[in-house]
Amino acid sequence: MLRSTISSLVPRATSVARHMSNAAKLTTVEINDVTGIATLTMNRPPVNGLNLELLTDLNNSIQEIEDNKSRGLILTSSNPTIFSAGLDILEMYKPDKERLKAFWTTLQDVWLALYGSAVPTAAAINGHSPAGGCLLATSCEYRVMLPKFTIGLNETKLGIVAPKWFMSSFLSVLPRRVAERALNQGRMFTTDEALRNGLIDEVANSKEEALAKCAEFIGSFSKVNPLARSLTKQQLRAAELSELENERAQDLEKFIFFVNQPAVQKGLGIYLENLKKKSKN
Ligand SMILES: CCCCC/C=C\C/C=C\C=C\CC(=O)SCCNC(=O)CCNC(=O)[C@H](O)C(C)(C)COP(=O)(O)OP(=O)(O)OC[C@H]1O[C@@H](n2cnc3c(N)ncnc32)[C@H](O)[C@@H]1OP(=O)(O)O
Repeated sequence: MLRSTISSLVPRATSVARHMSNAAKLTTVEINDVTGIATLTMNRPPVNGLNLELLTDLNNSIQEIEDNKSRGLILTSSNPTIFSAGLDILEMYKPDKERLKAFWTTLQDVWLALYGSAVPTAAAINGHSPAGGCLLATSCEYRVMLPKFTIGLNETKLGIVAPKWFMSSFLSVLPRRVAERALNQGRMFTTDEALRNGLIDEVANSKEEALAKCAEFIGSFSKVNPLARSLTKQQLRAAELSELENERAQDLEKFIFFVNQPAVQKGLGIYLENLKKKSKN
């Protein structure tokens, strides 16, 4: 049933060994022959940490799906328990200056492409989805999540601040007072809590069911004129998109300044150390 499987092996050179997760592409795109819906799968073990390479592949895959005139995009993960662990903290901890710039710029590109995508988008959240993972999920139009996982913007727990456009995605889904409290608390919602609060739309008991529910959502537009639908979506999202587009350079500057603060570096170091300790126990 797959019209095409785009999963090329593109060799990559990078000078920083700790960022070299794989020489292969970190995303795959599969287009269903019958529905015309593209499934975009993140595949960067162990936790789909969003580093420069995964973000670059995500950006290229989204572009490819738009160019292919797919009927819709479903974002998911090849990991059975993690959708995405969010930004790869190693990109921000003791960072290389030029790489840090490319990393943030590519994250901005991914958000602009996904939040502003012309095609209907849905996330099959088949695992934990903190911070940047939640950003990706809330940039989609519909979310289906598997039970007993967590999702949320936990930045304050790391001693960092979610940028305005992270908040825009969150606010496009949650009521303002829920979003404000959750952001301030760095709250991670369980699947049940996420459903109760509207952070996700449905719960599914397996990845297959989640993908099917996402496809059903995308199919709900089958009788709607695609151009009218995409222009409507883009108008509704235009203010947030233009805000970042017009302030990309300042946003990058703020991020670089903030990340390089000694207190932020110290906090990230402690957070990483705790993660590593936890994974060894
Ligand atoms: C006003 C000015 C504003 C300007 C803007 C300024 C700043 C904004 C900046 C940043 C915004 C950042 C958003 C983010 O996304 S930060 C990342 C947040 N992510 C997390 O907190 C998740 C942390 N991870 C976990 O909770 C768990 O790992 C998880 C539940 C995802 C999975 O648990 P599991 O038990 O399966 O796996 P672990 O054993 O914990 O992990 C395996 C392995 O992976 C490493 N790791 C996990 N997450 C990350 C990560 N996000 N980055 C890097 N590395 C990660 C973990 O350390 C283990 O490594 P190892 O010990 O096996 O080497």
